Parts: sequence; structure tokens; C-alpha cells
Amino acid sequence: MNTQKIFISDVVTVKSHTFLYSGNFVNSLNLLLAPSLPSTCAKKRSISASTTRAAAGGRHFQTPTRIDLKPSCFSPMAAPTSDGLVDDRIAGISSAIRVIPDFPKPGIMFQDITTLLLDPVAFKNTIDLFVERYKDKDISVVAGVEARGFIFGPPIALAIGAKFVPMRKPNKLPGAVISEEYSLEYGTDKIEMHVGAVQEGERALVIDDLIATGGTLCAAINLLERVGVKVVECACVIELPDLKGRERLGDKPLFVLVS
Ligand SMILES: O=P(O)(O)OC[C@H]1O[C@H](OP(=O)(O)OP(=O)(O)O)[C@H](O)[C@@H]1O
Ligand SMILES: Nc1ncnc2[nH]cnc12
Repeated sequence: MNTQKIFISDVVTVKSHTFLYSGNFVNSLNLLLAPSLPSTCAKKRSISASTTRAAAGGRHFQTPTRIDLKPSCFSPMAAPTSDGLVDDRIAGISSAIRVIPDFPKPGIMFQDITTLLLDPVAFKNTIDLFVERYKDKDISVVAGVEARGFIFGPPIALAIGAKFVPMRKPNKLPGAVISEEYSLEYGTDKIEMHVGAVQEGERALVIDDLIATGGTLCAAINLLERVGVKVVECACVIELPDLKGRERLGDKPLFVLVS
């Protein structure tokens, strides 16, 4: 395996939460860290058509219609595995993630994992890296956060012999639920879990595609801990470190592949 040394940051706690898509600052990060990226990374894309989507919690985004699904810019850097070494599969995962400037609104560099899903090798490597890490950790619950945690969570759960528990946006689950509210830039949002999906004393992994401010993962952790589940770790494909979501998780370990 080809490896290189990488710094891993520690986990600390912050209390406040502001929801934001990681915009300007990730933009500058990409430009700083990836001087060899195609120049289209820095340019605004033309929007050929748009539709308005009302998202959960009242967020309204102008959604550009795109023509191609080929990677046009790449995530700037591969993140470490737990031992401070970079697995050589990480570079392929990183380069399969497309970055869309100005989506869903101007100034935001959207980390698009749909291109990762189009690459069976990179997608499998993503799942394998998580499975290798969690297969011997006595985890009985993989909790995935809607929507993109539903893509990565189930194959990990199947591979490690755990159940998959969806943590859904409000009013989607048909049975009795417990809810956890969390703050957004403007207003609040909520995630919900079915009552009885997990039992006190179980050990859980929380999985999502990306951590930005950390509000979503915090809410997922709180939901599980409220019913007596031990959250062993949170795992994401992507971390946007400058948004300090890791700090918001307090002493809860966070494992990411790409940042
Ligand atoms: O760390 P945070 O600041 O909480 O942000 C991270 C969350 O934001 C994105 O989901 P989004 O809320 O856009 O929902 P979606 O997956 O349904 O599009 C992402 O998939 C995470 O779940
Ligand atoms: N920049 C970003 N790309 C994709 N999902 C996000 N969720 C929050 N910020 C995001």
C-alpha cells in the first residue's frame, strides 16, 4: 500500500450551530489547495433552467439543471485513515467526487457524491474502507441520515451484520417517532427515528455523506443517546473542516475519508 503522513485533528466541543452550505470559504480552500484544477472550478456555471424546490424545514433552493454528469472539478485533497496514513484507495474516491460551484446557491461549492456512485471501483472502495474499520467493533446499529446517509449506510450495515436504521426528515416515517430538532442558519430542522427501532444498550455507527457544521450528526447522536444507545463513532465520506463540525461533536469520534 502506498502511504503518506497526514495530520489528524482532534475533537473539541462548541455549542452553537449555524447551518450553512460551505460556500465562499470552501471555494477559496479548493483554489488554494488545488492550483492544478481545471479553471472551470473557479468559474460560475451558466444555469440553463431552474426550478424551485421546497426542502424540509422551509429551505428553498434554486436548483440548476445540469447537462453532464462527468467530473469537471475534483475534491482537492485526500484525508487520512485512523493511523495517520493515507490508503491509496482514498485518492480514487476523492477524485470521483465532483464539486459543483454555486449550487444550490451562489458561493457554495457543492460536494456531489453522485459521480462517486457512477464509479463502481471508487464506490466499492468507499464501502470497503468503512467496513474494514467497523467490522470488529461490535456494532449492531448503522444509523444513516437522510438522504445521502441512506446510500452509504445499508451496504455497510449488511457487510458488518448490523441493522440499518433510517434517520428521516420530519413527517416521513409512518410509525411512532422520536424527534430531535437542530438549528439552521435561519430557523430549525428536525430528524426522526421510529420508536422501537433500537434498544437500550445497543452500539451504533452514525453515517452520512458529509459533515459541514455538524448539526445533523449531533442531532442523530442525541436521538440515539436519548434512548440509551451508545454511539461508537460517526463516519462520513467528506468533511468540510473549516466549518468546524468536528468540534461540535464534542468527544464523539468522527472518521472521514476525504476532506
Ligand atoms: O453538518 P451539517 O451542517 O449539518 O450539514 C451536513 C448535512 O447537509 C447535507 O444534507 P442536507 O441537509 O442538504 O439534506 P439532503 O441530504 O436531504 O440533501 C449532508 O448530506 C448532511 O446530511
Ligand atoms: N458544500 C456542501 N456540499 C454538499 N453537501 C453539503 N451539505 C452542507 N454543505 C454541503
